[in-house]
Amino acid sequence: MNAREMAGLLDLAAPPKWGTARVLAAARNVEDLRRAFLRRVPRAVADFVDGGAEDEVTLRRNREAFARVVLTPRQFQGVAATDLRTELFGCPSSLPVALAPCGAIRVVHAEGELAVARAAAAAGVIYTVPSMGSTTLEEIARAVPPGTPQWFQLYLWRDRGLTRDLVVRAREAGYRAMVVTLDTPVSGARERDIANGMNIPPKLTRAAALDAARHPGWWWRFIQSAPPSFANVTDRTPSAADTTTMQYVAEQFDPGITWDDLSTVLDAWDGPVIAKGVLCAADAVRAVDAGATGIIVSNHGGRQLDRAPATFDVLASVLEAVGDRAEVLLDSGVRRGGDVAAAVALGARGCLVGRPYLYGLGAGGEAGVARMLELLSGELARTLTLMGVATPGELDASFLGAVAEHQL
Ligand SMILES: Cc1cc2nc3c(=O)[nH]c(=O)nc-3n(C[C@H](O)[C@H](O)[C@H](O)COP(=O)(O)O)c2cc1C
Ligand SMILES: CC(C)CC(=O)C(=O)O
Repeated sequence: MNAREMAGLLDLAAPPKWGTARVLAAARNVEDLRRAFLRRVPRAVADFVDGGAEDEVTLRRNREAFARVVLTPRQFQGVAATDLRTELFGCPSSLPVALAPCGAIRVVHAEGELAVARAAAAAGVIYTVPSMGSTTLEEIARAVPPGTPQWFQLYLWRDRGLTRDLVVRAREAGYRAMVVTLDTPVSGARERDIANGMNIPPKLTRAAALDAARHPGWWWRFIQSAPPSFANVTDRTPSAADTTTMQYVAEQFDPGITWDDLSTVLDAWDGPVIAKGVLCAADAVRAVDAGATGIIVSNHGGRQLDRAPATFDVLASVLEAVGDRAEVLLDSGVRRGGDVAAAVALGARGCLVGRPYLYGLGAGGEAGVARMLELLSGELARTLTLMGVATPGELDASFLGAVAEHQL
């Protein structure tokens, strides 16, 4: 028995965990939801979500960049009420935040994408549905009231026919914008996943059986539902025992991809195309020249190229390069309302969050995602009030101060 398995047995003697509703209500912030998530999901799932590539330098850098931000308030502005509503690519949103595409999330909670879609719709927030989802794009579209805006995320797979099919399916299902991920010519090396032998669906090993005692809720839901797979492409997923689903998916990424390949999407799609994974001015211009009307400054949450820059650090140069040719959003490391305020003050239209809603999902399913959005929106409203503005649109770079060199 190794140390991790021993820890699993010892945990049997631990006092019962609080009920989900109390845990969610007691969460003061995203980090509290993260702690609850870590207690409730198996270690391999926690690492799959929380981990980054290689030494996780970029993963840490994203938070460090936000920690350096200085917000300078204006006092006595008479902000009796705030209004966080905005529009993102023509879609109404109750706050300048959308949910980033995260694949295979029925490993986090059996209700996976459906729980996320419902919570987002109820909160008036846009959900970006992943092409590598563990629920089909059609089921997710049907899970929300008619007219609810949702976006679809696309990988330009090696198999261009499959890629084009997904675009057509997304169009027919009523998705409002196409988010094309640029930063995945190959998968980043998530070394935690390699150490854990992470696969989709997870393998039932001896360690997994021991883990069931520690996370009974997760395992109970897991055995009662169909094992998570990449639902949009199941008919193409090999059944051969020697190829894991993760390997199969990794093989679909195409390192030979170029900007010309964006035409695969543009030919079959009339709505906004948003390029996700831009990290420098030159690529922002290239994406707009290739037909994108939106940019997401993203390093994939530190999961792809380790040592890539923090997104907040490159936001200003991207904004300057595209001017008013494209709407710019940012993700990677956004955890607080103050992070959103900082990005918007610099000129971003809004932010996306990935892990924060997965923490909520793992901690409490749909109610956990709803709680995350409530916390983030409450923080943003309080931050705006403290800064002396009633709406995100009133923020500009004059609210951002500089940190003295000796303090860094
Ligand atoms: C578990 C997980 C799965 C992800 N899957 C995808 C994906 O399928 N497609 C994609 O473009 N980005 C994917 N991402 C990246 C997110 O869209 C987003 O860029 C990132 O999570 C933002 O950083 P944050 O988690 O710090 O908020 C994934 C992220 C996580 C944590
Ligand atoms: C479905 C997963 C392999 C996606 C993922 O982990 C990612 O894109 O970061």
